[in-house]
Amino acid sequence: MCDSNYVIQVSKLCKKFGSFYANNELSFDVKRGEIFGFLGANGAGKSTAMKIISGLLTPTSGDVEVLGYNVYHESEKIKREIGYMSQKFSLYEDLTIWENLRLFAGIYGLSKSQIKDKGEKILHKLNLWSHRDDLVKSIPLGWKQKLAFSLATIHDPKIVFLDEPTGGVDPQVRRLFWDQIYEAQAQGITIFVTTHYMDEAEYCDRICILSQGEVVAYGDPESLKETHKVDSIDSLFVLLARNVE
Ligand SMILES: Nc1ncnc2c1ncn2[C@@H]1O[C@H](COP(=O)(O)OP(=O)(O)OP(=O)(O)O)[C@@H](O)[C@H]1O
Repeated sequence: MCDSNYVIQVSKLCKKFGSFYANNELSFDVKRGEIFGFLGANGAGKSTAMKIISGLLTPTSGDVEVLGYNVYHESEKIKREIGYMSQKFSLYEDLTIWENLRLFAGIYGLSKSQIKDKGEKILHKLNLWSHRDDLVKSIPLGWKQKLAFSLATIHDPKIVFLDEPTGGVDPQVRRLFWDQIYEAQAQGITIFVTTHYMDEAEYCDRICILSQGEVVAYGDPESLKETHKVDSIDSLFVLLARNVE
């Protein structure tokens, strides 16, 4: 199944909790270097699939390969080559900015001197150097998000998984966050992002929309809009939601 143009290949993925299918025969691929958006309403099955792909949860059935590794037997290898950021869990609020940086960089396997060099560079770039001893709980959400993203990519992963990374911030801050995502893409990192914000779907190279555990749309935003004769991904989402009611 392995094709080097694709960093994620998912075929007929199923995940059952008891008799309930959280993921039902999902099939999609993610190309090397693209920004891939994973969309769906609450409970559609996004986090379950994302956990499986990042090696945290075992599928019930189906084939899933990430960077050529099989999720059933090689999840440890997958975890070493990816980064992960979630809106719900990303930074320790009771630690300072620098302590968070040291902790995450250490977990991702950077040496002391790499942490010092890269850490200083990142904090200067984010304009957070003078705030390095501030507790994370005291800084604005927008700063936390940009710091969390930088930490999720501090080890130059091949893929970064972003689970609702921009939740709760205003459109201007979200836009700035997307600049960071584009920068990571330009460095060759593949981005896999879940979001509830339909305008963000338009920033992705390709998207996959889930509904009730199944893929209901998959492709690049422009082609999907053309095929379904809608003028935005938001309208497409409403249309698809209506079809499954
Ligand atoms: N460990 C579990 N045990 C039982 N049911 C679960 C478990 N994890 C998820 N589910 C169920 O599977 C379904 C899909 O959940 P999932 O978290 O993947 O959805 P989601 O699209 O990520 O939603 P959200 O945007 O709210 O995070 C939901 O109905 C959820 O209740």
